[in-house]
Amino acid sequence: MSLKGLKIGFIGGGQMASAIIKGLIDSKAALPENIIVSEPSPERREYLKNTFPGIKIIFDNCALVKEADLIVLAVKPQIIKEVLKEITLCVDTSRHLIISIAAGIPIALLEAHLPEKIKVVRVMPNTPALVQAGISVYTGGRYTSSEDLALAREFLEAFGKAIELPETYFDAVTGLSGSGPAYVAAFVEALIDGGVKVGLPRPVAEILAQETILGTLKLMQGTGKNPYELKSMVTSPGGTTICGLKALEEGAFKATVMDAVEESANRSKELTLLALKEEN
Ligand SMILES: NC(=O)C1=CN([C@@H]2O[C@H](COP(=O)(O)OP(=O)(O)OC[C@H]3O[C@@H](n4cnc5c(N)ncnc54)[C@H](OP(=O)(O)O)[C@@H]3O)[C@@H](O)[C@H]2O)C=CC1
Ligand SMILES: O=C(O)[C@@H]1CCC=N1
Repeated sequence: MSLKGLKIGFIGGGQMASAIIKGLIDSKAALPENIIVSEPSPERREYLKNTFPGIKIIFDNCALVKEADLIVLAVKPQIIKEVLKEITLCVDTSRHLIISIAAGIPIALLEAHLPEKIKVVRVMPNTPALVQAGISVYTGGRYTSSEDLALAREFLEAFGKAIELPETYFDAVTGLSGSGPAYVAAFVEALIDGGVKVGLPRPVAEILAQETILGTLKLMQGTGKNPYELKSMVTSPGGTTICGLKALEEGAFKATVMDAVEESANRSKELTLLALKEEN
């Protein structure tokens, strides 16, 4: 089975769903007429209609399931069980592949709330999907075949890279690549403010900050050099960069970023515990 020609349904049309939809349409992996979104908010529905001409927008999760082949669960983890309860009678285990992107929601819980033998793939994507530069981690459930996993991978590769990993890594992945775009954006913002503080006009600081980050990543990928080597290339003895790096050390920059990843991963674990606690 291939993605082409399949109907792809999104339950929830928020930030992450629309980033994926944009990636799918721009990469031509899916035609707009093969995409359906179920979304309760009238304002959001209007936004989706204007942003993605040709896609179908409804608010009936069961009707969406009946129309779609591949179903993406893109609602908040806190309401996932409500949605599973709603769709369970409409799911056809021989036809549907369910992809859940909900943070902290384990495969076992998804399977327990859907009919026996349902094919489920858990994914942690990230927002650069919108420009086809996402990185997604995925793992299959008890009943997913290698063909189902290949289809899931084809879907994910339409908007970036994809790595298959055991589910035990998902909290850590959420802390790093799932939440990571927010940390990187915060770092870019800090660089811009730093530039403004030392006298640069804001638009100039913005372009310098963005190009510095883009250029450094291209340098890293283009040369295969590790972060330590790249740091050494910039840091002339007795020069300016070492003074900047000392300020980062004094502000516990690396420890703070490590804490950010850990706190996010901890929250992912907490979301799992909350979802499982309500089971009993
Ligand atoms: N944003 C990100 O970077 C990432 C998000 N995720 C995961 O993706 C999921 C969605 O996150 P995100 O897009 O940020 O959240 P959003 O709140 O932007 O999107 C969720 C959407 O679902 C809608 N919704 C609420 N109830 C229902 C319902 N019963 N049926 C259908 N749709 C409903 C919401 O409408 P309303 O606002 O009216 O409630 C909202 O538009 C989460 O589980 C999150 O963990 C995973 C990786 C990255
Ligand atoms: O903040 C969140 O919960 C979601 C999951 C990973 C990124 N955003």
